[in-house]
Amino acid sequence: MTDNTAGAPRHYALIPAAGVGARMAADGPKQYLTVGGKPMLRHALEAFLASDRIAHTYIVVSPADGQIDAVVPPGLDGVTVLRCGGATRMETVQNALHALRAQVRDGDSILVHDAARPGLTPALIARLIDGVAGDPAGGLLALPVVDTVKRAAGGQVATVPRDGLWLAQTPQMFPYALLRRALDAATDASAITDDASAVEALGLSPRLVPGDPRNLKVTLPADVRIAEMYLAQPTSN
Ligand SMILES: Nc1ccn([C@@H]2O[C@H](COP(=O)(O)OP(=O)(O)OP(=O)(O)O)[C@@H](O)[C@H]2O)c(=O)n1
Ligand SMILES: C[C@](O)(CO)[C@H](O)COP(=O)(O)O
Repeated sequence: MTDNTAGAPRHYALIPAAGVGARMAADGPKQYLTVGGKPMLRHALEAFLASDRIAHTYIVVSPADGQIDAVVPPGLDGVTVLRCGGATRMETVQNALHALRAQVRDGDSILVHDAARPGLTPALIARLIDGVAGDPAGGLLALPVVDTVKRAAGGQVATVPRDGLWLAQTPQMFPYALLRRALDAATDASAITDDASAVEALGLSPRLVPGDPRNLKVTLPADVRIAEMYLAQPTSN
């Protein structure tokens, strides 16, 4: 069990991978879809395993998951599979945080990253950690909106001012105790589509750290080719 007393805060990765991939409409959960020559989940896992900033990685799957052992062989060093995925992304993360209460210290950082974002690199992980720079409100990778934004409602279309608008990516990084408190305080799981929104509901403003288009979320079938284009490109590390 981790020493809960001395030492600098550690950084732990938490990969929620308990979704069903309904919008992908594939034969199975999209985290196991072959993207760039390997199951999509492997890309994010390998980025965390290659990062010297990450103490350990936890992957959270559905209790009924029958595919994870083929992607993450039992005993693989640096990673632990938790079988406590929930009905929503928020519940998956919340269940995992509760499961880790004996392994993680309150001040340790949790980096929550979608299994559906295969373009993550160790450099992006370092950029987030350095960009948050210990801010107690945490932070996340995000991209500023560069297109004009429209809202369509009731047959009407209107332009939404884009100044100050960002598109949230992951990882999203918070002190363990803060994130657990924020998710436990959430009253409507469906409204919490990212971890930062729960922290914002406490009145805090997580830092926005510039991300990268290669870190897109693979949601729809057309996203696979885009992700593979980025994965084929060399990265700084
Ligand atoms: N109950 C859930 C729902 C989602 N996720 C994870 O959260 C990430 C982002 O969610 P999303 O892209 O929406 O994945 P799915 O929920 O699988 O996709 P869909 O909404 O199309 O079903 C994914 O890695 C997914 O596996 C999860 O761990 N538990
Ligand atoms: C967490 C996230 O990737 C930030 O943009 C996004 O909110 C996940 O949404 P999803 O509907 O669960 O894919």
